[in-house]
Amino acid sequence: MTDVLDQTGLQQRRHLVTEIPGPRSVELMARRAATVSAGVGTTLPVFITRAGGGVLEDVDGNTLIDLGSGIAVTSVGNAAPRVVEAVQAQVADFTHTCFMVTPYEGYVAVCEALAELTPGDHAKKSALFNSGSEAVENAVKIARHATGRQAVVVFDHAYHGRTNLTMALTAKNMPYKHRFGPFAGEVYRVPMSYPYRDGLTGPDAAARAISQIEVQVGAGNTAAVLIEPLQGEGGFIEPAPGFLTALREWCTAHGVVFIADEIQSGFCRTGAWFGVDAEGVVPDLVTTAKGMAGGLPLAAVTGRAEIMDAVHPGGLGGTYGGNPVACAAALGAIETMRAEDLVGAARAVGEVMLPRLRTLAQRFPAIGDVRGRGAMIAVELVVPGTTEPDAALAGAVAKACHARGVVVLTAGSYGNVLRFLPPLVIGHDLLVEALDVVEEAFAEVAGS
Ligand SMILES: Cc1ncc(COP(=O)(O)O)c(CNCCCC(=O)O)c1O
Repeated sequence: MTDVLDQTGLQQRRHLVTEIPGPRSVELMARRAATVSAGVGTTLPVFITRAGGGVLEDVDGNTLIDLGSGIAVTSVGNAAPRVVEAVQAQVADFTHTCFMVTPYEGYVAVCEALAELTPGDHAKKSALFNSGSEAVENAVKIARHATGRQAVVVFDHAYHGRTNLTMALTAKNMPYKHRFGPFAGEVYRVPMSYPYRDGLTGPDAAARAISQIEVQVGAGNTAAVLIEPLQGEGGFIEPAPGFLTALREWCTAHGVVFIADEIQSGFCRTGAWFGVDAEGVVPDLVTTAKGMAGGLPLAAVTGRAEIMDAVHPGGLGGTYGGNPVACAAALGAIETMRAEDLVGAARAVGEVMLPRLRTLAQRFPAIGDVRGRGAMIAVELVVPGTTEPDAALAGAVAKACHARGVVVLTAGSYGNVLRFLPPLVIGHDLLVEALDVVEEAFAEVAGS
């Protein structure tokens, strides 16, 4: 087999020389246990030395196929040349000045790119932050300030972060919210469109949600409706067509800010620049992070200029928000997305994965649903013949994949979703090999 290398010269192959985890990783895990809070989880106790393309190399010399992208972050790869070059140049000039103290061009350039790339041809402005949670927090601040209203509407199965407000916005208790209350107020939850479980059309699911908002919150009290166009941690739930459109129309009719949380679904991940593009919905505000900066911590709120400018000067900020090195990384990552057509690459991933997983579902009746778009794909696992979630099976299949050197993640309110988030730069043969391993794992665990 010819040596396929990614741009950083890392061999694009799955190659195991020890059991997973290997001895060095086991040693490092012991050190980790002695010094890192037990509260910080670990999906796969394997310590990485290099990564790129579609692979991760560990301290024991194993090379694993990555179907997680660091939770939908390394879409352009873990060391994309344009990102590395931009970061090296910037970090050598200066690491930080605080944009609120003395600004720098990179921040402005990122905001210009966001204005161009995010949906809608209206005047847009942005504010940059460090994490997705911080971006969501600030999107809510901005919406409340602009409307003078307080209520924020979110959805079942939503995930928006781990800060106090974003925990209130997030649906699942364990592990995200348990014993961390009290949580911020004026947050109201309504049913999500979950076609596999509710069988509703988009408009009908939206009517159900809107009725609950109008009865329990009141349109005139509602500052914002906040939704992931394709829910991430909640289980890669793709709303039925028309759901987002109906919500958008309702928000427009009642002066409610429509916030699309594109932190996991944005930046080419779903086979479009943003998740809302599937329905042609134009949000008032968009939160972005993860894939935007190729692995550097950067997040943003981008939206209608009149809403973003409603906030008094100094009302938004933070010490590190829009760090210059992270901004340089983002410009390199966005250039990579454009130059390598990663929207098309994500679609190509979906065209490989979806048919293969649908065929797998015919072989394994525990696969209750196959869903997603582009390179944001998932299978929901249930007790065969029912829709009863089978979280144990999802965990067992993921573990079997890990043992075979393929990194997969679970998700879902019920923990029964196996999700696939490959880097958009993964090679075709490597992706096919990873799917072969997923099939082997199902055969081992679920019985062929
Ligand atoms: C839609 C959506 N909004 C907001 C966030 C929060 O982004 P941060 O950068 O993790 O704060 C996410 C982060 N999702 C992964 C969280 C992983 C974990 O913490 O266990 C998201 O997916």
